[in-house]
Amino acid sequence: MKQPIIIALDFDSITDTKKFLAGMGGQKLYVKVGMELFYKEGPGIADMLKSEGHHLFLDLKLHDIPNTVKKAMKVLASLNPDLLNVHAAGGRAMMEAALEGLEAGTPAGCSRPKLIGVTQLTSTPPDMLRRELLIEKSMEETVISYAKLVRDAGLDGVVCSVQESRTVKAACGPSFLTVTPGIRLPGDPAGDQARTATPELARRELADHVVSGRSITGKEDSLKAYTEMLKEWESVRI
Ligand SMILES: O=c1ccn([C@@H]2O[C@H](COP(=O)(O)O)[C@@H](O)[C@H]2O)c(=O)[nH]1
Repeated sequence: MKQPIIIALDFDSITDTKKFLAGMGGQKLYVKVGMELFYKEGPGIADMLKSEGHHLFLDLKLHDIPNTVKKAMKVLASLNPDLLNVHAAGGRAMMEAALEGLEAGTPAGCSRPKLIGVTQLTSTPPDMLRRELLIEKSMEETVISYAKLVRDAGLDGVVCSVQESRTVKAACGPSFLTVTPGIRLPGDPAGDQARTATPELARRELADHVVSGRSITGKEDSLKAYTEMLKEWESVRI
């Protein structure tokens, strides 16, 4: 069964990660390893999670010259993740190179991991585009423009906020993935996120996956928070 909720394992050690997983009732989860945990623990963390049967999103957001990204992707592919990403701002040549590296590094007999492009971080408020990044277009236009570039480079989808998910689907097609971070249960603090949404809204806006960290991992009872998120998601029929 498709697992819609990706849990961000933003811990700084394998010990804390194991403690968290032990409290999740032995379920096979869809988890995300980002820079904090990967830089601390290295590739071994991927091996551990995959060997325990979890789905793995390696959220390392590569952004460099095409040759470097291609070679890095080839290495990451050998870790057998299910999903990886790059920054779409790296451009089409970089994204095509990433895909080539991923294809070259995928072990024989395994299917290529999905590759998605980050459009605009969910921590970016709309007014920051013009104020800091000198982008004159609206957030929606900017995200759609990046999404089309990602699609044209041959990638499988994007990271965007729930607010842009439906428009991305309309522009790039229903099978083009939208993976949406910034997910909060009602009443939870946004923290540094600017474009947030509940799992229910994400489902209504046609997101394929939601990514949530603190709204689950920051709770006393993480299993309860995760179950609430799933319930919210499943309450929407589309
Ligand atoms: O645009 C993006 C891309 C990635 N993220 C990552 O998702 C989680 C969100 O954590 P929360 O605790 O739920 O805010 C985190 O690992 C980010 O690196 C994102 O938030 N926005």
